[in-house]
Amino acid sequence: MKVLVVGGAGYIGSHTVRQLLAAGYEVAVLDNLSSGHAAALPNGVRLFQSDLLQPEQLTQALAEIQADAVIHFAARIEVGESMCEPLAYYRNNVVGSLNLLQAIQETGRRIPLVFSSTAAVYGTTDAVPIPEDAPLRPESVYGQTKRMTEDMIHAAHAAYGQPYTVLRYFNVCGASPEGDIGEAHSSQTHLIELACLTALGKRPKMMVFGTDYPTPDGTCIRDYVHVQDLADAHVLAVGALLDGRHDAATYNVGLGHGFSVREVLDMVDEVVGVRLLREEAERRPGDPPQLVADASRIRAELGFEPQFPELRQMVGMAWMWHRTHPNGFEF
Ligand SMILES: NC(=O)c1ccc[n+]([C@@H]2O[C@H](COP(=O)([O-])OP(=O)(O)OC[C@H]3O[C@@H](n4cnc5c(N)ncnc54)[C@H](O)[C@@H]3O)[C@@H](O)[C@H]2O)c1
Ligand SMILES: O=c1ccn([C@@H]2O[C@H](COP(=O)(O)OP(=O)(O)O[C@H]3O[C@H](CO)[C@@H](O)[C@H](O)[C@H]3O)[C@@H](O)[C@H]2O)c(=O)[nH]1
Repeated sequence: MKVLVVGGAGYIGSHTVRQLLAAGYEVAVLDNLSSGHAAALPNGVRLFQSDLLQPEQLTQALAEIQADAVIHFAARIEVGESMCEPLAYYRNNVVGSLNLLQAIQETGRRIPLVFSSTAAVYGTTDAVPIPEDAPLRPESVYGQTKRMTEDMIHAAHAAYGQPYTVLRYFNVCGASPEGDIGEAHSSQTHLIELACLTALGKRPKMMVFGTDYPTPDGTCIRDYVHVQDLADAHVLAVGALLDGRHDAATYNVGLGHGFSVREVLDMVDEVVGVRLLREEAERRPGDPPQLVADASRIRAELGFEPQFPELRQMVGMAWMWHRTHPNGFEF
């Protein structure tokens, strides 16, 4: 079985490519390398250096590969940046996804699609943990682009029977247990990645964005999931679609418990053995106080069982990757 991984040279995509190969799939990647890295891909994986905003490139790749399934990771991904550059986010994430759905439809085949959505679609909710049927009230442009893409996928399913699984990830972190691939985002904004870079002396201090949230220690709470566990969730999702176990499903991917910004920074201090300098700052626009998954559905229906559930493991592997690759994929 062949899987086309769109955005497969990125952080989560490259871990998923590996897990798909390990599970016996043939894999090709389509990526414009705007934030991904060819070096993150295993030798022998075919890379179409193409752009979702160039529909003819999608059509060509789908025709050449004759994929049995598509996984769609490609997006701009930063909550804060999306509030400053909204149109770039709508163009890349919404128009890009529309082009992909259209190209799949034009093949005339019902190619199953797994889509990377996000906890950011929920916004502030009363429910903690958050079930999949909670109302979707994204508070950032980034979250809106993901909700709009989910809407397009539902409509394509209703109209043409497009099979899909939407995975709403909570906060992804960690690196491969082998320590050879990991997070290398050029516009670094993620908490654990930034803390590791601060520990390496590449940044002077950690900012704590918002200390007056309605949470026990006043900082935001997030549900962290290890990137390799998330990659395994994609392998399960593709398998369920190809087996015909379902043709329309939406799952949260998280662990079901959250850590505050302060708790995460305390764990980083412990793992790296240094107390990082911290500065309290204003809230970051678009950040909901608390995002914690009700992750029971994916466990029950797909048999998802995280292998790295401890925050210490996630931070430890992230630190190993950054310590050994201080310049990411640029050696
Ligand atoms: N990292 C997280 O914590 C997190 C959490 C929830 C959801 N997600 C979602 O998961 C997906 C992957 O995230 P990631 O952290 O691996 O990000 P990433 O930036 O590392 O990967 C995205 C990949 O998509 C490619 N890409 C972007 N726009 C493209 C386009 N127009 N055409 C072709 N390729 C394009 C990039 O080059 C990159 O390789 C995204 O859709 C993101 O919204 C990420
Ligand atoms: O230097 C920093 C960086 C982050 N934070 C805070 O740490 C928390 C987590 O932030 P971050 O690591 O940037 O992740 P999120 O903004 O929660 O967003 C991530 O997680 C979402 C799902 O919850 C995904 O949709 C997004 O793509 C992904 O960027 C937030 O409260 C931030 O305000 C700080 O206090 N200081």
